[in-house]
Amino acid sequence: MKTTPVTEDDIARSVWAVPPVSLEPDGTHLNGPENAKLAAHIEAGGVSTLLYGGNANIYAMTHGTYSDLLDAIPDWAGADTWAIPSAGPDFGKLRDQAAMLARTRFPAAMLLPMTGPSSPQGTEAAIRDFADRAGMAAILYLRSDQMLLPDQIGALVDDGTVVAVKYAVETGDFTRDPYLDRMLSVVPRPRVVSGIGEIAAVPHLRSFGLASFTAGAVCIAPRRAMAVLAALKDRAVARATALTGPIQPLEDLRNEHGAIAVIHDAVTLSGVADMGAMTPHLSHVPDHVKDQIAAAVAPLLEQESDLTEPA
Ligand SMILES: N[C@@H](CC=O)C(=O)O
Repeated sequence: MKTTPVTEDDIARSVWAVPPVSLEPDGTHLNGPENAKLAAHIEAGGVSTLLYGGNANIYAMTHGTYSDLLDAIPDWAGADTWAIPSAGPDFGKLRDQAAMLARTRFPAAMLLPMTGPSSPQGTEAAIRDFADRAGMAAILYLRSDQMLLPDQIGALVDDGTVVAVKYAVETGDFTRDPYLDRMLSVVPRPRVVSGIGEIAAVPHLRSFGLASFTAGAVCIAPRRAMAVLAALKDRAVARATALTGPIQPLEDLRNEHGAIAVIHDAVTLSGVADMGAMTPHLSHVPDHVKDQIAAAVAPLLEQESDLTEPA
């Protein structure tokens, strides 16, 4: 697992896979072999960045599960993989988790987006406090244009507190985004990745020149996601768009029934690895939706062997 400081090349070299985490039926113990199996499947498709964040439902982890997760990720990730744990979202969790992260060798951790009461000034204070105590760079997960002012983000990046931004603000039109325009006037583009999956990545990377993208479907179809990234880097937008077509049925189900719950069950139903229990406040999708998910993921997995082998 990579332990050196994060560079712009690290940010751009791969799609950032956002895997679910496999839990035993009690919902608190990690299933090591199944998590390792999922990481190996993603890496075999050429992906070298694993972000344990929203889809891992870190929001719901007990202190003990979180501590076990930090110990286990280096065993699951390959030697060259950049693995990123997340923390938060609220200040109390950030304080507790920063102390645990300070004892690890991860070069950076992502802060989960705060949805409770907050102000931009308070959010900046929480980010700075976290990075100081954890002794590592922070990655921002921006889901709202109210979280921080662009100049605050610019200052956090300038002084090295923030090393990258996962940009997931939904404007209704991924090609027009005045807030992103303002942010990119003070934050270097190579530090910003699109944070909404393969389909949004096409307009985001084409229109704003972002460095890479995060995704959930990549956990099932890593070669496809890497081919989307390669096409976008070649400015082959039609090729990138065509490659995302087969992902649409799964993403439609995620939009309808919950992005985290559906990707968790989709990985299990694909046969790639058994993700096990889903922790409250989330729940497994109903059986009739499972049939639809299975139908959406089967072709994605089958078509992986038709796509170029990773170099
Ligand atoms: N939300 C996206 C990217 C992850 O953060 C996904 O799951 O596809």
